[in-house]
Amino acid sequence: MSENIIELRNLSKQYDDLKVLDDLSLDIKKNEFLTLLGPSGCGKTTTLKIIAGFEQADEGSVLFEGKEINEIPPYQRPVNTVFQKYALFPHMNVYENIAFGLKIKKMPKDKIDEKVKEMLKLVALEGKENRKVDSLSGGQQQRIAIARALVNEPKLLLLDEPLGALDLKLRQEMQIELKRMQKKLGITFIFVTHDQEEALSMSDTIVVMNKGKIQQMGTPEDIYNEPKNSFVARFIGESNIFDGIMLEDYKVEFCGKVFECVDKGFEKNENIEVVIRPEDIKMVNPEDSMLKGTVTSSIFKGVHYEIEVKENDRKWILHNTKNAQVGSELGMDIYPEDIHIMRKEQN
Ligand SMILES: Nc1ncnc2c1ncn2[C@@H]1O[C@H](COP(=O)(O)OP(=O)(O)OP(=O)(O)O)[C@@H](O)[C@H]1O
Repeated sequence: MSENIIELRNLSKQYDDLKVLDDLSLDIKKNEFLTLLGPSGCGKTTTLKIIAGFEQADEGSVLFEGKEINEIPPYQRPVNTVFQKYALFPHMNVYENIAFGLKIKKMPKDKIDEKVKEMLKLVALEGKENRKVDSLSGGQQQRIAIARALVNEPKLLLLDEPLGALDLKLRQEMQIELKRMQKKLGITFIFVTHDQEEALSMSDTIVVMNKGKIQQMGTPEDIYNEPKNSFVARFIGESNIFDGIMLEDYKVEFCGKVFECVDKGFEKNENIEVVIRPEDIKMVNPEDSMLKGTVTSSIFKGVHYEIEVKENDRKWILHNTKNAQVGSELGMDIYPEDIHIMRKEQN
C-alpha cells in the first residue's frame, strides 16, 4: 500500500483569465503535518478545496491512498475541513455541536457520549459541554470546531487558516495544541497559512507556493536554511540578497569581493543570487574584516538588535544580541556555510 495518503497529479485550475493552479503535483505522506504556505492568492485554498471535493480541477487528478477520487462527492471523502470562520451551530451547546456528525451517522447514544467526552478532554474543554457556543471565547470556539471535525475520525484533516482570527498569544497556544493533537491521533493534517512563523513552528513539511506553483518543499529547517530561490528566501525569514557570480566550484564573487562557499555544480561565471541570513553575519573589527560599512540604524527587537549597515551603496540587515553604535564603522564576516547560492529565478 502507498505510504502517501494524498497524491495530487498535474492539477490546473483557472478562473476566467486567472491561472490559480499551474500543473501542480504533490505527494502527502500519511501522519504528516504538512503546511501549504504562500502569499495571498497563490492557490492554497483552491488546493484544499480540490482535495475536499468542493472544487473540481480543470485538469489533473487527486488520488487518495492510491485511488483516484475526482468523481467522489465531498461528503463521501474521508476528509474533514476546519475553516478560519468556524461556523459552529449557534443554537446548540458545545456537546451538541461536537455530537452533530455522529448523530447524523446514527451512532448509538452511549458511544456518542464516550466519543464527545474524549474530544472535550483532547481540546481541554471538559465541563463546558452545556455552554452555548457564543458564550465562549474565539479560541474556545475554534477548539470546538476542531473537536467537531476530529470526532468523525477522518483520515485527513484540512485546516484553512484556522488560527487566523485569534490574537497572537492564543494563536501561539493553539499552534502547540494542534501539533500535540495531530501527533497523538496520528491523523494527516494539511494546514494552510500565509504566516511563515506559524508554518516553521508547526510543520513536518512545508510546501511554499507562489502563483499556483510549488516553489520548494521540505522540512522547516531545509526551507529556512537552504532556500531554493529568492522568492523562498524573501518569503521565509529576513534575508540579505545580492547578485553575484559563481566563479568556480566553492568560489563566489559578490559585493566586489571573492568569498569561499560550500556550493558547486554551477556553470563557470554563472550569474547567481546570494542569500545571507541577518543572524549569520559576524560583527568584527573593521580593520581585519571581509566587508565594512557604516551603521545607519539599530533597533532593539526583544531578543536581538536589528542593525542596518550601509556598505558602499548596499543595505545590509544584521541581527545580533550586541548593539552597534549608529554612525560607527563596522566590519562584517561571513562563514562559507552561511553563504547560500541560488540560481536566478526564471520568471
Ligand atoms: N470561485 C472563484 N472565482 C473566481 N476567482 C476565484 C475563485 N476562488 C478563488 N479565486 C481567485 O483565485 C486566486 C487564488 O485563490 P485562493 O483562495 O486559492 O488563494 P489563497 O492562496 O488561499 O489566498 P488567501 O490566503 O488570500 O486565501 C485568488 O486570486 C482568488 O481571488
